[in-house]
Amino acid sequence: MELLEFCQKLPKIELHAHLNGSLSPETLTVLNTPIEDIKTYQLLTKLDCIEDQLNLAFTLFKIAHNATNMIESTYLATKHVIEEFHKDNVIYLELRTTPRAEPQMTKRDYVNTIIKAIREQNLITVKLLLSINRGHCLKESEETLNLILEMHELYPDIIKGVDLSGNPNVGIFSEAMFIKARKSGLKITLHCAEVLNNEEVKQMLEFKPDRIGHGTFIHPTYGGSTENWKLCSDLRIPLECCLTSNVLCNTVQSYKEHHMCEWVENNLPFNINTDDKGVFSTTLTKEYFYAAHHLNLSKESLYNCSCIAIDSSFASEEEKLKLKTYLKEWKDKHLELF
Ligand SMILES: CNc1ncnc2c1ncn2[C@@H]1O[C@H](COP(=O)(O)O)[C@@H](O)[C@H]1O
Ligand SMILES: [Zn+2]
Repeated sequence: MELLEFCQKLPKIELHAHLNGSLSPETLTVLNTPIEDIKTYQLLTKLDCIEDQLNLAFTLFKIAHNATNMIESTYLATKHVIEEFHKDNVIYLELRTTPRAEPQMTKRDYVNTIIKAIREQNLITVKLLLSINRGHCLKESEETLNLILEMHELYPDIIKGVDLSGNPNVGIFSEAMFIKARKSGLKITLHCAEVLNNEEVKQMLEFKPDRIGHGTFIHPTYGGSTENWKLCSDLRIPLECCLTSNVLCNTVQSYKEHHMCEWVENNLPFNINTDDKGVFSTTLTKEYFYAAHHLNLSKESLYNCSCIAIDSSFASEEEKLKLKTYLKEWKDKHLELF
């Protein structure tokens, strides 16, 4: 109990959270989602392990997408998600989402609405990463990228990066688009090695993204090539860890056997995140707790994890300094918790 309390009180940094995967049952209720759909949305938390859990996860996002298919509901959803992270003592949040057009909302409306919700709150510092879905065709992705570049020019202090996500079993990594995004000053984070695909992982690592999401199948223990693991550890690209997401998608066997062990052993920079706190019924507090409980991270390591996450964030140098000072002062005031 004491450890859980420490994890709750610790000011935390969330770097990997998909907006529509982060809607809680309470938020879905506010958005008038039928109760049966809310139960289905969290289906993975109730299933005994089935093989195809990762593919199943991608069908569940449809429920959240139905709930946020209008400007008003997208605004409300964003507002609620930020409030919930704030309640969980997250002091800096990088929210990511895929620009989406609906019959009553263009992709531009969608992004503008989320930005409006971010600007109209003053609870915590929130940045937006815009995602390209690897399952979309090149034409659609290029259209999305052009919108991202335009919006980035308008809101450079909020839109900080581009993410590649979507079902890792479909689509490809199209490097040219990310080169273009990088040239215009956006940071890049790629969902990488969520499934075994050494060739794609090599391409991604050689591109040198600013951060790597999941990185499950990079170490040779999990089928990765020695070449990719060497590249990954030499480059020291910060890794975004999402424990519960990986366990529930069945890409790792258990918390204890999570590939984060290899990162800890090799002293690689990593951060702890929720991925989809709604779909996976988790919180950042719980994720910190699981890391400590199952992977033996000390309270001091959890604190350091929060500090390292600041360095790996896409915030400005000035914002990073402020966050670090806040954390340092928090520690000085709470030494009895350690
Ligand atoms: C489980 N691991 C994961 N791997 C890859 N992509 C994921 C993901 N979890 C979520 N997404 C991506 O985020 C979308 C939902 O949020 P947004 O509509 O963008 O806000 C999903 O449709 C998927 O493209
Ligand atoms: Zn993700």
